[in-house]
Amino acid sequence: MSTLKVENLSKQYGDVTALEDVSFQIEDEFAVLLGESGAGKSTLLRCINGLTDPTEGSISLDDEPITGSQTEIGMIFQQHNLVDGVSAYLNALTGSLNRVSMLKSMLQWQSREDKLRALEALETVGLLDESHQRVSQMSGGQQQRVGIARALVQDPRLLLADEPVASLDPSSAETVMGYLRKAAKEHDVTALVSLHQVNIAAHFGDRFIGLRDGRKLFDVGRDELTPELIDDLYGSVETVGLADQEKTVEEALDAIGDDPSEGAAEDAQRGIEA
Ligand SMILES: Nc1ncnc2c1ncn2[C@@H]1O[C@H](COP(=O)(O)OP(=O)(O)OP(=O)(O)O)[C@@H](O)[C@H]1O
Repeated sequence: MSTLKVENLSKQYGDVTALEDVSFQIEDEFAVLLGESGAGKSTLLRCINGLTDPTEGSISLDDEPITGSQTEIGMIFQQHNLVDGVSAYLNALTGSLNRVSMLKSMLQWQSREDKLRALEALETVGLLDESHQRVSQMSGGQQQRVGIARALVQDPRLLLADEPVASLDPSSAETVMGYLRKAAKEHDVTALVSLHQVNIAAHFGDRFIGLRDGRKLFDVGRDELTPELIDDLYGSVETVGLADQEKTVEEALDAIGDDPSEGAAEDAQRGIEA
């Protein structure tokens, strides 16, 4: 098991503050990152796995600074990023690419140990019997499980997953999350998973980090995740998505009338009439 330490992390994209002074530490846990769209979850995960550089702050894994893309971090994406035309087994085997080349991987020139590791990883996610099936013939949930197996074959010290079940129906989402948690626990890997489904998060997480507008709103254990905290994070049902609008519809129309792009609207109207 490993310790991930994030200290005073900030990320600025031009004028947009995606993360502001975020600090936390995760050790031997299955942690869930919560927050509404735009809260900064993906940016945080991208900073941790070296896909983007933070503007300020530091990230370390077992007290070693993370400065670039690390082979010891296994990443699971929402879109599985698998090689469609080949089997679940060969996809899982590509997780050993940090140890062998892509060509060797596709020609199955890996060591027996790597091949066993790929099959064991598929067994962990319940797909040993489907290991020779092409991933293009698998369901979305099964494909995501192959993605988890591939990350396990990498033998990572940290598993990151960015909305891994966002595109799945509720039942498949629960199955995949169950296998993801099992994979992390069986392989003793610390995990940080971003999710927007609060019920699924509450069911599977040991620890919950809430982000709002790029800032850490809470960092709590399973027993401390209250409905009040969730309301603070997402807003109550009455207010979600119902932000006050500054202009009336008439004022907005007047504003468009003053806009130099008005000519374009007239062109479009002429196009419709033609
Ligand atoms: N490459 C980028 N360039 C400019 N702004 C960006 C970039 N990536 C993210 N942002 C902005 O940073 C903020 C945080 O975005 P981020 O994608 O991290 O949020 P998120 O919580 O993952 O949202 P979602 O759940 O919708 O993916 C948003 O305001 C977003 O528009």
